[in-house]
Amino acid sequence: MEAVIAEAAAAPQGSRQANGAAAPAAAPTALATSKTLPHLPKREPVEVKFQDLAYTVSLGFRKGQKEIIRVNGRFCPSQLIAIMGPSGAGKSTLLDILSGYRISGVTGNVMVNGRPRNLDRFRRMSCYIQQDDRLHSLLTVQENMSLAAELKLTRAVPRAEHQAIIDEILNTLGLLDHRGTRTGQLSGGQKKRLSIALELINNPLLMFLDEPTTGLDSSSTSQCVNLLKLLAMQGRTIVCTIHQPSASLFDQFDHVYILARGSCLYQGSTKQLVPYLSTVGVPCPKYHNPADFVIELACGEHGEDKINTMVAGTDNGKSQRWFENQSEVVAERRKSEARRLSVELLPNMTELAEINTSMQAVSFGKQISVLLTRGYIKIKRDQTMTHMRLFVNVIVGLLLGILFWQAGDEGSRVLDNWNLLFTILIHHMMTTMMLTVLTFPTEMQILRKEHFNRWYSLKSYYMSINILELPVSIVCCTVFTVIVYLMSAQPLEWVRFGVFLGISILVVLVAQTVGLLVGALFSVVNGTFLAPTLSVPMMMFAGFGVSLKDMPDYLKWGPYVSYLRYGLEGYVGSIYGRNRTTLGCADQPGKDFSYCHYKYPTKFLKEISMDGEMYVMDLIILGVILLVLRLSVYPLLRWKLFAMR
Ligand SMILES: Nc1ncnc2c1ncn2[C@@H]1O[C@H](COP(=O)(O)OP(=O)(O)OP(=O)(O)O)[C@@H](O)[C@H]1O
Repeated sequence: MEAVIAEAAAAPQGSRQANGAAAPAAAPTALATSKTLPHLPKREPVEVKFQDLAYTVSLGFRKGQKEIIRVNGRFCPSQLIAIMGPSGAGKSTLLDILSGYRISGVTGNVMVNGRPRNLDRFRRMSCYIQQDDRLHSLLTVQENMSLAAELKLTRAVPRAEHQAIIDEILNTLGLLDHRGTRTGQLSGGQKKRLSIALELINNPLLMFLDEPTTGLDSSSTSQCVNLLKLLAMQGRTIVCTIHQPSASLFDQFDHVYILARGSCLYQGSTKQLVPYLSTVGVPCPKYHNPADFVIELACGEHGEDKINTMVAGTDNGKSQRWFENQSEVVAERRKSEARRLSVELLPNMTELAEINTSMQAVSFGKQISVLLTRGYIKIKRDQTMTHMRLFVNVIVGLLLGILFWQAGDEGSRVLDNWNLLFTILIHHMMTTMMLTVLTFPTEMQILRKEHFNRWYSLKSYYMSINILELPVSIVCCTVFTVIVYLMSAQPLEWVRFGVFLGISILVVLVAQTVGLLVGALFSVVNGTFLAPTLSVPMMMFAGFGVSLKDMPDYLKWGPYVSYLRYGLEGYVGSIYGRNRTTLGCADQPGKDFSYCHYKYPTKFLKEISMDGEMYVMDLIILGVILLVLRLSVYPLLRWKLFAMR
């Protein structure tokens, strides 16, 4: 099928007339004759009309507001529509608003098939593919597709048919030969096609694509646009933003919508652009690419007044004078498409989107099971989150074991052991927290895309990441603890070891949750600065440098809010509490007296103002902190997902 697309790309794109106007583009033969994606249910085409659609942003306190765009327009089904304009014209903003991604600050009407848009229903029939490819790089093309199919296809499509659907889509998009390739190793064009393939699984009626050709070479650009054309010819409404296309590529679009400074300069058939320019008194020079010329006009290169003339000429998008004869064209196209696919297109087909009242295609349980499978594959292959994390725990464990060799049962080395306990605490906190801060913002991007396109609910996503993190954290923590505990000769009692390990796991999980909070709210750069900085007060209040009894009165609240304090107190309790017997004191080299200050553990506990019997309470409090933090990440994530919109 790659051949088909390549063939289509090479097919005659319509000849250009002497005045630069495009002659009717010859339909790409390969596309017109190929029978593609017949498995997909045929659904009522969608027309989107928008009136007085405006988006206003606040410029900050007492700085007033700024209107970014105010436009009108109509996008018809079975058409490939290009939104064009200079940088900053408002193309992405318009796409964000029309797709329903941006909702706050938006006024005006969006009508879908003549009825006011119901955003939930609209989202069930559309998809939005943003500019950056947000894909799971560790999964192969096939795995990405299979898991997406499980999430996006309802029970009405039997599982046995999933592979046939996937094969068809991959075949159409020229990705069949790359099905075993990991996504991270695909080229830019292949990634773009995979992004489209993933959204095609549930046959959206409307597809919004933000700059799908940016970063692609001319051949990949041509393939991508041909593919979009093919999808439009199947009855979908395909709207995409594009930067200055070549003349031949421009001809591929059925309809163009030109924006400048948030207003519409032209909307109508691609072929009517040149006549329109002549009508408004800015004729396109001979042998000039109309796409280039209109962008020059939109940039104001031919005079600022021309922009106003063009906005008036199209009545800011209200005028439909330059449209193709829509009803005839669409009806004809649908008939020929029906003939081609050997199906009967009924005038009023029931839309899947209407039948399925839930936002997601599959049940909550199914979403979790698919997300767990996907997470498991990623964990198995992840070099940083799994392999390196385990390796670092082993290496640091060994280093600490060597440095604090046999310090745990030695009365003369209690202070060394105290240092070791604090170091272990910081190790658990920093490694997990920073790893999450560095990796979660990337996950957030994927979550944003998949959640908006209704792959799964936030609830199932959040539950799955909570479950997935547990085994890795527990294994890494246990390996580290066993190494350090044995090498530093801590008391060999199951209860003490159990409490020690329990405290370690809870500290790891709390630190991870703090990382999630920071990673969800801030970028990698800000998070990398904020997370360690915010951890300093936690360390300060842990009771290590300044003992709890020496804290000034006005800071006495501090240790109560520091989870590290409960961690340290729990460690000390597990090692020196539980009525630990007198410690042995070896002769100290270089000292001529045998005074051993911390021979009695109670003496040490008294000096650091910690109660050795508080470890059960510490476990409980850490558990409560973990629960509260985990529960508060969910609404924050939710807020973050919707805040940008
Ligand atoms: N929150 C905001 N505050 C102030 N200005 C904003 C805000 N959001 C968008 N803008 C402005 O709105 C204009 C349109 O932005 P948009 O990203 O839609 O442009 P674009 O046409 O897609 O540009 P490009 O092709 O470069 O991506 C820009 O001038 C941008 O600076």
